[in-house]
Amino acid sequence: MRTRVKICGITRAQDGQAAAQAGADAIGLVFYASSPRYVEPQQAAAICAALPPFVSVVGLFVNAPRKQVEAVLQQVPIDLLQFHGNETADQCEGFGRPYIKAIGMKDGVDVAAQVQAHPNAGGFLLDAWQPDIHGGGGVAFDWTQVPATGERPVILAGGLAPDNVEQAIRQTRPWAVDVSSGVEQDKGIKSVQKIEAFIRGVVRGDTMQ
Ligand SMILES: O=C(O)c1ccccc1N[C@@H]1O[C@H](COP(=O)(O)O)[C@@H](O)[C@H]1O
Repeated sequence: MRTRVKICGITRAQDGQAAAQAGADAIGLVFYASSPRYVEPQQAAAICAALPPFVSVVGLFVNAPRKQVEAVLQQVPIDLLQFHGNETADQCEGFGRPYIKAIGMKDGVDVAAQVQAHPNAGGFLLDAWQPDIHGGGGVAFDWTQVPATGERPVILAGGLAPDNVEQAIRQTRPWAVDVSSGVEQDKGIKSVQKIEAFIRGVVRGDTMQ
């Protein structure tokens, strides 16, 4: 099975196009105002309009008020919601859209409990837990902690980059990988070369040895 790729934190139409050209399956748009990758809904809609067909758009929220999510959904053609805070299943399910739930990986985290708490999540994005920020920090966690989640898809994230994604995939065999800062040239600005190198790393990771 081929590992899917999401390039997160797209803020410019040309970066979304570059991700699609390089072979990304999805792009992520960050609607969390404290992030350097925050996009206004109007700009997000322009990014989506410039994408070719068959590239999914993921909208990322962190403990957002319901009204904010609703307002974004009215303006931006989002395929999948990503909840990266402490949202409950009821909150996540309340928009009638498919969603994935992020889990902050740290010592003692009860992944099984969180998986159980979100029976209708389409997958679980495992990201390094950090005390001060909710994600996008370029920090990897210990991949030996990636649990067996049965049939529930795992999206591996946190500190992935062109030079470690091959090993990450070989070691954890996730459904998908998600990267943000590891393919940037500047905060919020993607590097075409790094995106291409990242996807080459994914392809190598998928190659049987
Ligand atoms: O990208 C952000 O700024 C962000 C802000 C708040 C929550 C999540 C965020 N991004 C997600 O974090 C992972 C890991 O990022 P990185 O690759 O370590 O920089 C990323 O895949 C996004 O889904």
